[in-house]
Amino acid sequence: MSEQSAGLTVEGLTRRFGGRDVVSDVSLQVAPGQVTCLLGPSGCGKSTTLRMIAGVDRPDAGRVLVDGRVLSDDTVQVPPERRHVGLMFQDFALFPHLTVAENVAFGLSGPKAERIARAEEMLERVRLAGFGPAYPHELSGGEQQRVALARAIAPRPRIMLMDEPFSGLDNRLRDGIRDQTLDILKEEGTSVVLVTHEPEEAMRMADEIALMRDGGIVQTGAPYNVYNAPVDRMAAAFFSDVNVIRGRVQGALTDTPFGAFLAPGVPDGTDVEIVIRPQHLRIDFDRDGRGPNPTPEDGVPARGTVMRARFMGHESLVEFRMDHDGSMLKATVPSVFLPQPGTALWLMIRRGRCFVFPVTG
Ligand SMILES: Nc1ncnc2c1ncn2[C@@H]1O[C@H](COP(=O)(O)OP(=O)(O)OP(=O)(O)O)[C@@H](O)[C@H]1O
Repeated sequence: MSEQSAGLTVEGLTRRFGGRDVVSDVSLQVAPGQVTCLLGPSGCGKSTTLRMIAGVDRPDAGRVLVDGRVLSDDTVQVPPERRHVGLMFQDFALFPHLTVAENVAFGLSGPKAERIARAEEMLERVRLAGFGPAYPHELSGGEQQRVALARAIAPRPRIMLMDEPFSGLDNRLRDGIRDQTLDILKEEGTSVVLVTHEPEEAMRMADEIALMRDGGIVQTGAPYNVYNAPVDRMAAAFFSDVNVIRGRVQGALTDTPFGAFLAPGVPDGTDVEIVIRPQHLRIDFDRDGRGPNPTPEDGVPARGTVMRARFMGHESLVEFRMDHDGSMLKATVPSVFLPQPGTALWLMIRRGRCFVFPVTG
C-alpha cells in the first residue's frame, strides 16, 4: 500500500493554468536515499511538479505523501514549512547580512548554541569547517553553493527538492559539487527529486529518470534503461542526436537500403521509423565501388559521401549524404579518423542498437 511506503509518494498530480493541463497525472515513488530526476525540455512542467511537492503551489488533483503521511490531497494541504522538505535552487540566495554559520542555522529551531553547533557540523560535512564567521560575499560561487547545501540539509529534511541547482556553476566545479552533494544526501537517507533539462546531468546523478513531455511522464527507469530502451523517437532523441530511416512493414520486416529490419508485432502496411544513434553506424572504405559484405549483425552496406567531418576531441562527427536517396546521416567515429569532404564511404547499421517505432499521428 502506498500509505505505508517510506520516502516520497506522488500520485496523479495534476495542475491546470488557463484551462490547460501543465502537469497531468504525474506519479512517482522515491525511496529514502534515492535520486529521481525529472528530465524534460523547457516548459514541460518539471518546476510546477516540484512546486506542488514543496507545497508552494496547490494541485488541482492528486496526492503527495511522505513516509505514508498525506501532505496534500483534496482536503489536506500541509504548509511548506511543515513538510520537512529541503529546497535547493539555482538561485540559492544566501542572506548577505548573516554570517555563513547563521545562514546554515537559519531554518533550525532550538537554543541558539545548539543551532550554531549543528550549523558547524553541517559546514564540516560540506568541507567548509572554519568558514562559519565569514560572510557570503567572501566566498567563491562553489563555496556559496556548499553553504546552500549545508543550509538545506541542516534541518534533516526527509525530502530534498532541487531545481537545476548546479547550473550556475562552471563546469569544473560542478562535477565535484554534484558528487559531494549526492554522497551527503544518500548518507542522510533523503529522498531527492532533481529537476534538470540536461540529459547528461540526469544520467550522472539519477537512480531513476522520469522523462517528461507536455506535462506528463512518458518514461520512467534507470538511466541505462531509459537511454537504451527509449519508448519512442522523441525519447531517444532527447538523449543524443539520432538518425531516422523510414520504411513500411511487410511480414514483420521493414526493407530499407540497409537491408531488412525486424518489426515484430507491427501490422503489415504500418509506416515505421528506424532510429539509430550516430555511434551505432559502422563505417567502411569504398573498394572500387564496392563495400563490405553484408552480415546478420550489421545488415547491408549503403554508400554515402562525406559532406562534413568535425573533430570533437575523443571522436569525430561525420555527416553523409546517402547515394540512394540524398538523405543525410550522422555517424561518430574515433577521432583518429577525420575523413575529407567528398570521400565515398559505406555505412552499416548495428541491428542490436537500433529502435523501430510505428509512426504515430
Ligand atoms: N503560475 C502560472 N500561470 C500560468 N502558467 C504557468 C504558471 N506556472 C507555470 N505555467 C506554465 O506551465 C508550463 C510548465 O512550466 P514549468 O515551469 O513547470 O516548466 P519546466 O519544465 O520547469 O520548464 P523550465 O525548464 O523552463 O523551467 C509552462 O508553459 C508555463 O508557462
